[in-house]
Amino acid sequence: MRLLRMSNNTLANEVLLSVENTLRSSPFDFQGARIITGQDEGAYGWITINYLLNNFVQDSSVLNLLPNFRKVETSGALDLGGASTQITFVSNEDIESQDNSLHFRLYGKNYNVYTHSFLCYGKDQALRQQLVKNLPSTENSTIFDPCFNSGYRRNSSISELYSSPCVSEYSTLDGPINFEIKGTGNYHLCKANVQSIFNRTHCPYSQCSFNGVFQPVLQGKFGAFSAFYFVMDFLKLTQEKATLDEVKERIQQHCSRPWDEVKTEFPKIKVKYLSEYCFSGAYIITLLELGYGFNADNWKDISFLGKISGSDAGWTLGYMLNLTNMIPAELPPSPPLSHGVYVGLMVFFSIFLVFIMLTCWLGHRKPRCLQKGII
Ligand SMILES: Nc1ncnc2c1ncn2[C@@H]1O[C@H](COP(=O)(O)OP(=O)(O)OP(=O)(O)O)[C@@H](O)[C@H]1O
Repeated sequence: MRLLRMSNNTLANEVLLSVENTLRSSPFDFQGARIITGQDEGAYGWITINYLLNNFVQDSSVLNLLPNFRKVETSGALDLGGASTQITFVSNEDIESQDNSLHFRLYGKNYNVYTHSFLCYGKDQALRQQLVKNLPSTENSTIFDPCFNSGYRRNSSISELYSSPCVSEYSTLDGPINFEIKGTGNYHLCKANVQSIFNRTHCPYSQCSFNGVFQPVLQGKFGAFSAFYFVMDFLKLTQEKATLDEVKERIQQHCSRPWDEVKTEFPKIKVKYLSEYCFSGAYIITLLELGYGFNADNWKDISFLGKISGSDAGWTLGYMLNLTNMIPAELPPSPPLSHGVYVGLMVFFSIFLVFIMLTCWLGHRKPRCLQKGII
């Protein structure tokens, strides 16, 4: 919707109107429809996963009683959509750019959060950018693309390719109107093509991710969801903790498989998704490594998450939690003792009381022989 608004604002408003009309006639308490910002998308995704992972709830009475109790840290959020991608995490460093800085007070604790949303770096728009940046200069109607499995073919047109605002600046009238993309299935060449959409030459801050965007040093664990999960799940890389090299090896193997073989093995997966797993795998590695700065050492800090406790990881739950004030800024007043400690103390004092009474009774009781007058 953010892209549509850029290319055709009237159409974007018509979509919103249609959504409004439909939801107004539903039994829900409809409060309006709007296009959220990329920053909101990052923030709500971060709230969702930390809420579902129980990272916000810190029972202060338990914390006081157990000196070695590990303080719950939040997890960073990595979201990959079709049009945009977001990175959000708590940072102890100075956030040099205001646009990337968020402050939350949740359950009585302050969080300084870094977030950035890269529009045009969702996996569909990144594929489009990659194609445009690597178009051959010749007027050939066949384009060989290493990011598709060998034997794969797809028809496209210049008007379709340049229809997105992410690439319209490169639009050219040269070249064929219609063309065919033919896969050559080469992971290393694909990765080189993908790298061309990341600009790391300028940085107006002390440190950047890419395209001149500020990013502090990566901090803590990360949960990666949406398309990060869909793609890694297909490649069977979500359950086991594979090293970065093993992950690259798995994607390389997939890219080198002939398309016929892939299609026969996975007849039920949508052709659009299936045909793009080689590109998507190479893109995810490049985004995480070259873009955000993950490496062989901190790769283990990333978990690929589909559902957490039965709920989808994504921005929508976080949005709802915020709108309905389900996460209060302050901790609800807690009793001085936790329930467990209270019950424990009650049992202890009851036993102690019985013990005292028993001791008194035994101490004041006359021996039986004395009672009967026998010495
Ligand atoms: N099973 C799957 N395998 C591969 N890709 C998938 C699968 N299911 C969905 N996708 C793709 O993953 C991407 C992310 O989907 P999602 O619905 O999270 O994002 P979106 O709403 O399109 O993103 P954005 O926030 O950028 O608009 C989309 O490009 C979607 O087509």
